[in-house]
Amino acid sequence: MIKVAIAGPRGRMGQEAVHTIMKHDKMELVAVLDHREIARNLADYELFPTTYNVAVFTDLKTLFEATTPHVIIDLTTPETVYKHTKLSLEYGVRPVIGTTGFTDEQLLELTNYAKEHRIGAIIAPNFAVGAVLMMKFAAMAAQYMPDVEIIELHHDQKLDAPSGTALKTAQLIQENRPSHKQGHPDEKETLAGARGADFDGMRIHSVRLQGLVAHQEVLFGGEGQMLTIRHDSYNRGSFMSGVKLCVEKVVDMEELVYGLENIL
Ligand SMILES: NC(=O)C1=CN([C@@H]2O[C@H](COP(=O)(O)OP(=O)(O)OC[C@H]3O[C@@H](n4cnc5c(N)ncnc54)[C@H](OP(=O)(O)O)[C@@H]3O)[C@@H](O)[C@H]2O)C=CC1
Ligand SMILES: O=C(O)C1=N[C@H](C(=O)O)C[C@H](O)C1
Repeated sequence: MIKVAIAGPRGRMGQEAVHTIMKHDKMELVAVLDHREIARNLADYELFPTTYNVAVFTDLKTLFEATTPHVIIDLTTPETVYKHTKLSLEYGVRPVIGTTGFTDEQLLELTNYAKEHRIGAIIAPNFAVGAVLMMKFAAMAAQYMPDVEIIELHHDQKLDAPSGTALKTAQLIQENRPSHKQGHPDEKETLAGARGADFDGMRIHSVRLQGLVAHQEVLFGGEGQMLTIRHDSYNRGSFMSGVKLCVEKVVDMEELVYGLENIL
């Protein structure tokens, strides 16, 4: 049995993850971390069945000391995720991180810490297998069609922009094409932001609308042609096979990996 804890159990992803781990026959949900004092047991939350006998903590150190999980899944906010990840590594609890919004410096520091202490960790900006394929295909296509724009589309409650997936896509593309600025050399925005964010010359556009879940298009322009690579997550069930895979793999790992593509 892999002993699992989840941070952010009331969130859109957190709820889905709670059900996923509760149903798994080789994983045990030993605790959850909530930052609000709602109840001491998940069974007393209106959101969950009364059969979910799982301890709730509001402090991560206390959670680790009382329940000694092997793995913690973090599905919280960009503001708190770095602190949670660092503390998990310090306690020898392997983090599986779905929360987006790390800075490059934070990623580097966590990677070095995990390597030095030989502890596994996974930071996966997107747990959906289709999204990982979309990123890999986009990186391949950029070798042949280097002019790229990314359009990511999400629900309107998302806190970070651009999405972690869009950033990861841009990073993978960056490795596969010469750095260059796109568009007309003299182009000017007459309305700030019209051309989107600039990542190494690639433009990233973020759409936020009710009704959306998580979607991304990568557009490649060439003479007289355009290639579009698109992925859609229609519900949060799309992320759960990736979550389970990460929990299974991370227990045997001794370093941090950034991106699900590294363990598929
Ligand atoms: N890697 C992937 O495949 C995916 C990643 N994500 C990412 O996961 C994160 C969560 O997304 P989503 O579920 O939609 O967001 P939600 O806002 O629905 O959920 C976040 C939850 O975390 C809770 N929370 C905030 N701070 C803390 C804390 N310190 N301790 C414990 N809980 C806390 C919030 O509580 P409260 O309700 O009180 O604010 C909320 O319930 C985002 O960063 C998102 O980008 C999302 C989908 C897929
Ligand atoms: O906030 C979300 O919803 C999602 N966040 C991740 C991201 O920022 O890429 C993954 C997915 O796109 C859903």
